[in-house]
Amino acid sequence: MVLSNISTCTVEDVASSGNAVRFFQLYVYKRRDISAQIVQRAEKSGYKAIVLTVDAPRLGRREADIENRFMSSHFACNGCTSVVVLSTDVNSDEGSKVEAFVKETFDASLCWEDIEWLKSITNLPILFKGVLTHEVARKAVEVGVAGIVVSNHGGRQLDYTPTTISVLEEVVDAVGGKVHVLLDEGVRRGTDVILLHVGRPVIYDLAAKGERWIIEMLKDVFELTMALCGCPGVMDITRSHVRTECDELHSML
Ligand SMILES: Cc1cc2nc3c(=O)[nH]c(=O)nc-3n(C[C@H](O)[C@H](O)[C@H](O)COP(=O)(O)O)c2cc1C
Repeated sequence: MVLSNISTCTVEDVASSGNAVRFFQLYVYKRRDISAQIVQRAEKSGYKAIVLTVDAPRLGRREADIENRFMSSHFACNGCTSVVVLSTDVNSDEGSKVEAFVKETFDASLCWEDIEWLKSITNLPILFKGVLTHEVARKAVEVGVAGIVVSNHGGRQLDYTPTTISVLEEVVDAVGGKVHVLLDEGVRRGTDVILLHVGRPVIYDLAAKGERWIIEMLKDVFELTMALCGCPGVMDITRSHVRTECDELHSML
């Protein structure tokens, strides 16, 4: 389970809500003291890693949000992670209030050197979320992250970003087994599953049934897919079970 620091629940509420392994997803604020406070609360509450999102220095142009003048419920909630410590009185009568909030509060100047700062305020492993290229993956290993989440933010940040599955191999090759590589985006069926994070399916579960229906379906179909691919266990799944467009071109040569 990953909690975002613009969640509607407090770090502590989520920590006490069940037994899942929890990671804390961090957006770094211009007010570094506040970010440090949140990270330390996450560490104290038993989160196992900090997932630093690196693909959102600004919010992407979300046209529906602009048109609907989107205002997230966390702007009206007194218990959530950001409202506790940040003013949400953003100056925007038009467009998306979330976009205005992000522009006003997130630190768009975040850069590689800041990883040292993050390491200095936490003992938790740091994962980089939003990596899509081998260059960034290599640099992330160099600065000492524990893992990489190959993600395009569910396609919500920038049009024309590649699908994550199409760049997974390049990232895995670049890190050479030195750090963990996770993936999210577009996982909707058990046949899509290898090792990954899911975003929207969890929300669909909550909206449609309030239960673990989609997650169970992913698990069931994943097990079926393994059986049909002749893989008794997860460790039996190998690169050769996936055929990409590139492989098809190679086989034609
Ligand atoms: C409603 C919504 C809110 C999200 N909020 C965050 C967030 O606060 N921080 C973050 O790093 N990613 C956020 N994401 C992106 C997800 O973490 C994840 O990268 C993406 O949803 C994965 O794609 P999928 O939804 O196709 O599985 C959000 C996605 C959605 C749909």
